[in-house]
Amino acid sequence: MKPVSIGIDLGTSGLKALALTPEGHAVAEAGAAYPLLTPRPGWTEQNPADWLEAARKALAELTGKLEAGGYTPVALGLSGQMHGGVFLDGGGEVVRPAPLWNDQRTAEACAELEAAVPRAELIRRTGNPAVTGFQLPKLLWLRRAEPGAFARTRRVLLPKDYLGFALTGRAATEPSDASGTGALDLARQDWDAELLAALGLDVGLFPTVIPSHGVVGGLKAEWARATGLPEGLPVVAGAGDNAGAAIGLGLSSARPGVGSVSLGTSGVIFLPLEHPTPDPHGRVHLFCHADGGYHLLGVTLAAAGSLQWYRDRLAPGVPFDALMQEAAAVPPGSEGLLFLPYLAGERSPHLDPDLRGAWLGLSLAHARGHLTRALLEGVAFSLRDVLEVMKPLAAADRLLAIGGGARSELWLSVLAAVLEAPLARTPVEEGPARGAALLGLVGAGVYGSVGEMLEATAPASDPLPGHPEPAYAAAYERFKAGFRAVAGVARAGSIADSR
Ligand SMILES: Nc1ncnc2c1ncn2[C@@H]1O[C@H](COP(=O)(O)OP(=O)(O)O)[C@@H](O)[C@H]1O
Ligand SMILES: O=C(CO)[C@@H](O)[C@H](O)COP(=O)(O)O
Repeated sequence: MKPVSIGIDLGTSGLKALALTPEGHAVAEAGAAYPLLTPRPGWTEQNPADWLEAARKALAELTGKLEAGGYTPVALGLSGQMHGGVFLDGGGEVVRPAPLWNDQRTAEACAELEAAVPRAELIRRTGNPAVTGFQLPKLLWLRRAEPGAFARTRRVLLPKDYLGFALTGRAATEPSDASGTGALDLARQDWDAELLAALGLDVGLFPTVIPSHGVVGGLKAEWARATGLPEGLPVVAGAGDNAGAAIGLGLSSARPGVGSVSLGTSGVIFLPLEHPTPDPHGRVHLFCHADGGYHLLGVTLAAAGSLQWYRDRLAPGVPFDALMQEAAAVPPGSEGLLFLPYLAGERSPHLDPDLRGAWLGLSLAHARGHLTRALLEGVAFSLRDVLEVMKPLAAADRLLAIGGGARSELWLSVLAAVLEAPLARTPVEEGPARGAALLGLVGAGVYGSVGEMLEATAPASDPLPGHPEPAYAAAYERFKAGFRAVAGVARAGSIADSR
């Protein structure tokens, strides 16, 4: 028998299923997409039934490939988009579409939350202030805005945990995703019943918290029939997508200092921590890692997303590599041109949905290469803002560079010089599904602990040469001044009103 573990990433645009050998080599993958619903400005939702249908399709396709290759699944691990709210009635039926991590409807609910529990206390208990995307404010919103739906709600689950419930009939979560609800006592890694009581919420609404490598239950017969997977296959709790990706990269809270920086649609810095150390101002997130420890997470919302927008709207059809070549011909600092990447407002460190993007300092001397280079630099400066807040809280001795933007040598060299941190490249590209499958291997007993599994499967990484660039020091100061100017206009209402 050739054993494999299946990992699922229930993402925002689609679901991916991946099979890994015990050594961590990917042997097959399959996926299926689903729509994003935007019923009102600022609202983002999905129908949980669409996730189940995508899981059925992807798992059936994957099983076919595994059978053809002579592989036998020994576990299925879960991972996915964090923070969403799936509201279930007493019969386990979905009460309404699930608001997602990037939904902004909960500003009033966040104010209600911080009125009941002061921000500093909230950060001390849960690691974070009230954040609009988190699950707890969604529940408060439901109680106020849709009291009928709230009255029918007996349980609230995170997206990947809802899939686990559907697959096994058992409701459970694990610390890495549960800490993104805003309701978890971080030190105890269990629900904060006192906090919930202060909000008038019953802790029984939330599922049991088990370790990330813990088994939720066995695959139900109906799913075995629909996918070809064995009935009773252990379904392992897994991790939120960021912790899942970090497990896939071998990032361990027992080895703080090695983190990651991602140039994906959003830009993310992940730093593992042994002990929970929150930013006292809540500007970056503190969550549980999937190995029993903790991690900091800073998110700049439009990183490679800014480049994608720019290419699609202003340079349609031009390959990314061609844009990078033009940008490489422009000197560092883009001859005075500055880009602020707040196209979608900003999460870390500003927590301001009303911020907007800008090129500042345009002159007749600037051409497309300047616009592109300034964009790459602006995203790097925004990640530097995030790292500055994280540095006093966690070591950042080496950052593994991942995400689509890391395909560009130019962007990597800009990032290394701006962050003034050693970057390294890794061949691993599978993301959260890899971490989910690896946690599955621990749940199935192939490895004795998450630590042992990380030792055995951590990918190799190559240090990238870092070239200090003096021009960026002055440009970073101008970037910060540019932020203050744009924030001033946003506060005056003229930007926010244009939504
Ligand atoms: N050759 C390239 N050079 C620079 N950026 C690139 C290149 N190829 C892709 N990208 C960027 O990577 C983005 C996709 O990154 P990815 O990590 O796949 O995103 P996601 O967050 O959707 O997983 C694209 O939108 C684009 O901005
Ligand atoms: O909000 C966060 C983390 O805090 C995001 O990382 C979501 O979890 C993103 O999901 P995908 O876009 O990767 O599906």
